Amino acid sequence: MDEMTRSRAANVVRPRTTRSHKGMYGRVVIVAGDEHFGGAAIMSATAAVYAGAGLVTVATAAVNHAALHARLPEAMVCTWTDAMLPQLLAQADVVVVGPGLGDSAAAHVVLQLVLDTVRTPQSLIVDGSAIDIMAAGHQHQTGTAQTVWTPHAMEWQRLSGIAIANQTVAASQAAAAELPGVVVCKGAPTVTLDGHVAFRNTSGGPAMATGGSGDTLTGIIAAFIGQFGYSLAVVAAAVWVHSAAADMVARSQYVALPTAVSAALPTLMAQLSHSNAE
Ligand SMILES: NC(=O)C1=CN([C@@H]2O[C@H](COP(=O)(O)OP(=O)(O)OC[C@H]3O[C@@H](n4cnc5c(N)ncnc54)[C@H](O)[C@@H]3O)[C@@H](O)[C@H]2O)[C@@H](O)CC1
Ligand SMILES: Nc1ncnc2c1ncn2[C@@H]1O[C@H](COP(=O)(O)OP(=O)(O)O)[C@@H](O)[C@H]1O
Ligand SMILES: [Mg+2]
Repeated sequence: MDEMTRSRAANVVRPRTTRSHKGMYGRVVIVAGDEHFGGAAIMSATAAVYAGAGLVTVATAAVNHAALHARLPEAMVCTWTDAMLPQLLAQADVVVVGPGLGDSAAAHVVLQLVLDTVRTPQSLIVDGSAIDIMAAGHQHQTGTAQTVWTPHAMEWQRLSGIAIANQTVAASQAAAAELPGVVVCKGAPTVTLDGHVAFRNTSGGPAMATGGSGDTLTGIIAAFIGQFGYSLAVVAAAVWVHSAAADMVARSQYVALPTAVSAALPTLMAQLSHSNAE
């Protein structure tokens, strides 16, 4: 099994070219946050912006819009039933679906809209409640080969059918081979795999064991794909940066609050890109 290390992550986080514009760094649409889980949408979107995505639009329940703007004026916003959403999804480079999506009829409808719209070479990140809905419906296919599944152990048990105690890399590889794209098997450590190759993460720790850490990871993965392209190594590098930012926070704080982790991203990514530039 390969390891995702600082030096490998630094190879992904390239210095930006002088003549660049936000359209080069990814149009990201995040479909998340029902009336109860607005924080998940805000944490995912915050991470996507702070990890360098070019443009971020959040499709979330209307009740979350004011809170989102208050914390993240950089993000644009719409509802799940907005007439603009199908076009926004069709024009996105990267779509995230699932953080705080919940299990309502509306959640099922908007998930199906995403699955019916997003096609290769667009990338799709499937997380949280979207994994649970697809697992319950035995839906294991998406519209794009560039899919990233980000289950924690319980979500992976639901999707793969592998009991948590039996989630070895070999068993997870066999299950991942039956899914489009790559699977981020979140845990301690996280292993990112595609049915053939696996990257074991070398950063992170228990300070990350708090609600919102996974929501935050989805935004970082989306931003990385939007800037650096879709590949197993880019996704594994996003996992490394997420955990390394948490390690930076955990040096002085008992819990790595997901919003503090996002706040640490621009500094960490600058350090990595400078080391890459040398
Ligand atoms: N502030 C917010 O709005 C938040 C929203 N969230 C959303 O809430 C929804 C439900 O996600 P949850 O993960 O909370 O709920 P789940 O029911 O999917 O998982 C929570 C339970 O799964 C079990 N579990 C998780 N990881 C495990 C492991 N490694 N080993 C053994 N058991 C494990 C634990 O019993 C845990 O209580 C998702 O859509 C998520 O995005 C959460 O991310 C928390 C924060
Ligand atoms: N003890 C730990 N060591 C390393 N990483 C951890 C630890 N506990 C949690 N994490 C990380 O925190 C994140 C938790 O994801 P998840 O359970 O989906 O959170 P959320 O509450 O946002 O849904 C994963 O990336 C996981 O790898
Ligand atoms: Mg989660």
